[in-house]
Amino acid sequence: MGVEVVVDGLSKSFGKQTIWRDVTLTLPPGEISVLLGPSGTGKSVFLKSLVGLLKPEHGRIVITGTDIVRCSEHKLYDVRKLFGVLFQDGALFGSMNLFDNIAFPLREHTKKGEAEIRRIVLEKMEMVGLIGAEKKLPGEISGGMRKRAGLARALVLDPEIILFDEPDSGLDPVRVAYLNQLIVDLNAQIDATFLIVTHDIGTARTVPDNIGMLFRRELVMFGPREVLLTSTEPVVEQFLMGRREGPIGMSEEKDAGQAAAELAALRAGGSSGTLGGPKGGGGTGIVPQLEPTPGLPIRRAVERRKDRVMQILHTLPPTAQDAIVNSLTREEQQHYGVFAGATQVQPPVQTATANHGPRPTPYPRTADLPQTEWQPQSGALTADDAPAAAPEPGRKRGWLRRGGEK
Ligand SMILES: Nc1ncnc2c1ncn2[C@@H]1O[C@H](COP(=O)(O)OP(=O)(O)OP(=O)(O)O)[C@@H](O)[C@H]1O
Repeated sequence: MGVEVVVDGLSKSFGKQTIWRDVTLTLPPGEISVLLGPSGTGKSVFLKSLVGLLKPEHGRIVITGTDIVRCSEHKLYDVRKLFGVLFQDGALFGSMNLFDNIAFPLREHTKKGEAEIRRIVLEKMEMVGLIGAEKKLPGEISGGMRKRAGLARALVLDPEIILFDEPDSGLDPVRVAYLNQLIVDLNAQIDATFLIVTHDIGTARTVPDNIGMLFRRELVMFGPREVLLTSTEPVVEQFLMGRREGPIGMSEEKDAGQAAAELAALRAGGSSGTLGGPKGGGGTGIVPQLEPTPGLPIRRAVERRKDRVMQILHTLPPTAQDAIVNSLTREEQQHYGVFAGATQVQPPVQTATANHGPRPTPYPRTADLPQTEWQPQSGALTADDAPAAAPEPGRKRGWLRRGGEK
């Protein structure tokens, strides 16, 4: 099983430019999470911080008990070995054939012999559908193949955490669909923790277990996919629908008064703002999550997630609660003591019994930090949509209100 990544109160600036502040989230082990956000909101900076390439000024990133923001270089080197990273362009060496590119981390970081290296490289090339292309140079293959080669290279050291930086960039919609299926299939096979940064709404709606969003230098929300996909936050709806009307402007933010006027017009039905549509097809609401290709193992994360999410269900917004409960089978609803149509679920009763046998324990935590699966971060949602759990005292509430007067 992949490892948990705990991010706690993380802030990053370059000189006077704050990229994001007070980011808190937990990537649950083995689950797939997606990070969304308009261009320039610091998603790549976040990925680079997770692997220790950039140093945030405040906060912690705890991985297998080590805070990589403060640890020694030696310790950081050890933790980095847990990561595989798929960079946007695959980051392949142009003068090396695919075999040597994929073998590179093994030759660089291990003492394995060539026979073992060959076995591992061919195994990973098979996993990503590249068998037969060993001798090709990166310049001789398509963008999709380069991505898959980059993915094979990210896999050779058997990572526990894989970061994907815009895996869909530069690919046509069909190749994106294939790549999404490959990501889900890989997750089923290796059960590692995945974090995907993407602008592709189709990917965000169908691939992850959890979704987060960065906007206005803060993490707007992070939690089970149902929270963001049913959210009525203007910025979330605008992003998912790919429309011009809303808080997101051409450069990241828009004048608040203008955004409010646009939204009012949109609600009155006077706009054609979705013309053109978002990448990957837009839309809010829940659509079925991709499943592994038949014949592959089931995703073990799915069952673990179910238990985890049911334990925090009562803290989620009612629409997300409904969506989650509706996604359960009748037997599962009985097991968890919930029924479809019920919102405002009460905290789970520990004595619940079921045909499933004993309730599995929640996933093990490596850091003694509060559970942060879903948070509105520093901002409350719209007044009517506020979750049952109040933000911590002293935390700023109000990315919506700061200059927004919503
Ligand atoms: N090393 C750096 N030094 C100074 N500023 C940087 C550095 N790296 C990134 N930035 C700035 O941080 C901000 C966020 O950049 P980043 O690439 O993380 O955004 P992003 O959300 O990934 O954008 P996109 O979706 O367009 O890829 C940008 O203003 C960028 O100029």
